[in-house]
Amino acid sequence: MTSTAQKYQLKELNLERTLGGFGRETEREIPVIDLSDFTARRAEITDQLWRAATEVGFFQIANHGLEPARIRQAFALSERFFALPEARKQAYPLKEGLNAGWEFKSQVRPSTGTADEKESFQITLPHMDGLWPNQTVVPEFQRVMLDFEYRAWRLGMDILSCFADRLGFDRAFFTRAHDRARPDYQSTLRLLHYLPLPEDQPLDPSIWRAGAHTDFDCLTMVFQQEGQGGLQVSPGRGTEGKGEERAWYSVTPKDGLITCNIGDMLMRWSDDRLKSTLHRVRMPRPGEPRGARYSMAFFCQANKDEIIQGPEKKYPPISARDYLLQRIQANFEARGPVAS
Ligand SMILES: O=C(O)CCC(=O)C(=O)O
Ligand SMILES: [Fe+2]
Repeated sequence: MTSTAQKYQLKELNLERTLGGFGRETEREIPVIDLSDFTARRAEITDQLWRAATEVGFFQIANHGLEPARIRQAFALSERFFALPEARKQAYPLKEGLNAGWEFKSQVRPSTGTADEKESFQITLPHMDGLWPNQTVVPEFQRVMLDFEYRAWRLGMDILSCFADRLGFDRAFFTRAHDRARPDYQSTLRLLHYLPLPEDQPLDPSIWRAGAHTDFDCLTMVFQQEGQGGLQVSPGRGTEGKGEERAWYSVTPKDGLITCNIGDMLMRWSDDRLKSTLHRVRMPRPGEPRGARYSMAFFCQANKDEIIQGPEKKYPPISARDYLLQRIQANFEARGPVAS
């Protein structure tokens, strides 16, 4: 891919470029879906997931089986990693185009043209050679994160199996498409550290912890901590008002809940029936705590060789490799020009 025109040929990107404004705030509940007794309650859960994904695109899941102690442990190790001196973290640099390794303020969103106020460490299984801090640097980091990645994947596949049922694919369709054993696996666990805001730093409206974007995967599951809010969602993806007219509402983190959203890849794979929804993470406002914010996101992204096409064939087939490459290239400044 060489020309800018090629990089922005996907309509999702062109939409994002118009969405950096602050907008107006509104209130809206996002659905909370109880996953307890998953096997026995599958039909009911599928109904609720389908409704949330077709009407809102965002939902939170409760009683999902991922134990609070495991989530706390992963958060604690993530904090330990980010607390390392910068020179140490530089030993694990993000591998170009592969979503693996550490980056600091390098993600520029097409919607804002400014870098997100964050650093991240990304775990994508086939590309982790040389990127794991060892037992001396952050004890237990690799073991705990690999286990967490597996459990998040397992949960993601359960949710996707419900969508497969409804779309008319066989139940294991998306699990095969996100096969962890294959070298072209590209689902990612991303540890996120949004930087604290110094007391004397004035608010700059062009700076965001994460600028407005849609995710480009199938399904994202975000682990957040109570008291560390900031995630905002805007209904729809671009046709519902631009700039200051757009409505945004907050998602409040609550212990025990995992916030989930549909990404562009599943929207395309469902012939637009499941909605990928714009979202962003805002900066603390005057009077709000200015401390760091930590979250962890698991992105279910189909393996590179999978061909994405919905049951109704609304869009031409495209490999997951080609689809994601275009989106990643547009989002990381280091990889070439970004939209202004
Ligand atoms: O940190 C969050 O709450 C959301 C992160 C997010 O939207 C992303 O990494 O794509
Ligand atoms: Fe996101």
